[in-house]
Amino acid sequence: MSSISEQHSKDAYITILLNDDYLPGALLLAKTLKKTTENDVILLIDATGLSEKTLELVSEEFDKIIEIEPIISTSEKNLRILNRPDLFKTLTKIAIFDQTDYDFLIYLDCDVLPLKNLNGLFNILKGSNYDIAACAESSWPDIFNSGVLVLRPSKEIFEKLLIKSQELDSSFDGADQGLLNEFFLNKWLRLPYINNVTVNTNLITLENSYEYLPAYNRFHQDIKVLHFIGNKKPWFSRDIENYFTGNLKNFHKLWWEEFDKNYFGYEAGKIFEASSGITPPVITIPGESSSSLQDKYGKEPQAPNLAEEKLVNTWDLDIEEQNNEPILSDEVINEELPPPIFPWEAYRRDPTRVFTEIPEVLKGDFDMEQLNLEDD
Ligand SMILES: O=c1ccn([C@@H]2O[C@H](COP(=O)(O)OP(=O)(O)O[C@H]3O[C@H](CO)[C@@H](O)[C@H](O)[C@H]3O)[C@@H](O)[C@H]2O)c(=O)[nH]1
Ligand SMILES: [Mn+2]
Repeated sequence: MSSISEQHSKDAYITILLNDDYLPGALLLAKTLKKTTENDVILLIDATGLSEKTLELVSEEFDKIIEIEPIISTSEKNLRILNRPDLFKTLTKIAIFDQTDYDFLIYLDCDVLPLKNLNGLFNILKGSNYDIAACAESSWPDIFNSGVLVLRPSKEIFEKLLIKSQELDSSFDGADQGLLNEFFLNKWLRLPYINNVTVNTNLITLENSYEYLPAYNRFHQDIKVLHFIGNKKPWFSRDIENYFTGNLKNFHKLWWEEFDKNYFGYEAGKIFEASSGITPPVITIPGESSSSLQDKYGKEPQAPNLAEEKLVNTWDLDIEEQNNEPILSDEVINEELPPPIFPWEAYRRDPTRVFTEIPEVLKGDFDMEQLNLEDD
């Protein structure tokens, strides 16, 4: 006999995909979550924005796919101030509150990379009056970043958000973060920043923008979720040396390491074929010149230096023993495979660098003690 309070709540992870461009992010997110949770991993989609190929690929990975009506921004002016006109449909994210089959949801943007088990966050709102928990936006800590959310779905909240979203200039940034913050102003539970460490990919150089590098160095082992905010997403390019600047290169590399652990060869090719407008990864095959590669594949390699010596910087100092390896190993595997169509199919490599503490943490439970929650 079990009382109601003892009953298990129904919880799930959820993300949203609005077009093909974010497909690699969505797939890797699902793969990563599956390693740490038995809960459902749900995908909300705007089917009008997705190709058949994308639909096929996501249906293989997610437990449940829910089609929703896109909600278009009424604040084009504010989106322009944010410099992100591409976010005109992210208000659609409010549909997470409509998923009342679940007691609690952990919402994650497609551009996040979980590094540790997040299951403990399902309990964070239980017994509290809060309907939403999130991390402070690093550039304006009185509001939250909407890329990682813990929420209690509610028809009432969804209806209110929907009505609000239709008002002209309802969102101060033109997108979901502005709307949600206006709605939940001073009514959100603040989670420790390690649950949504934002890597701002819009930075031109580290010198002309503020990033608190000493804190990265001090706390990087505690990071549970990395979030690649801004209009450059890690999967848009495989050119680790040139696409991001400064220590962002390490985060970019980490995303690709995780991707390569999960997808390679033909499968990886299918993903980048489906995600429109994205430069597919290009790998230099040791011993072959760019021009011979070009003859072979009919394509100019765009990152011929990828196999060159790895830069070591502060991020790497404490794991140096794993590190002086080139990003790509020379090892050719599985020679029985059919001849490659794409350059990257020729190679499969083991990760050259891992966060050594992760496997242990992934096995264990989330430590609630460490959350150090405060009521705001
Ligand atoms: O073309 C797009 C754009 C967005 N998305 C989805 O919407 C999310 C949000 O967009 P994103 O590019 O990740 O925004 P950020 O660069 O992270 O910018 C910030 O601002 C956004 C708008 O307020 C919030 O949605 C984010 O959570 C917040 O971190 C993505 O992760 C995807 O899940 C798509 O599928 N396709
Ligand atoms: Mn994001």
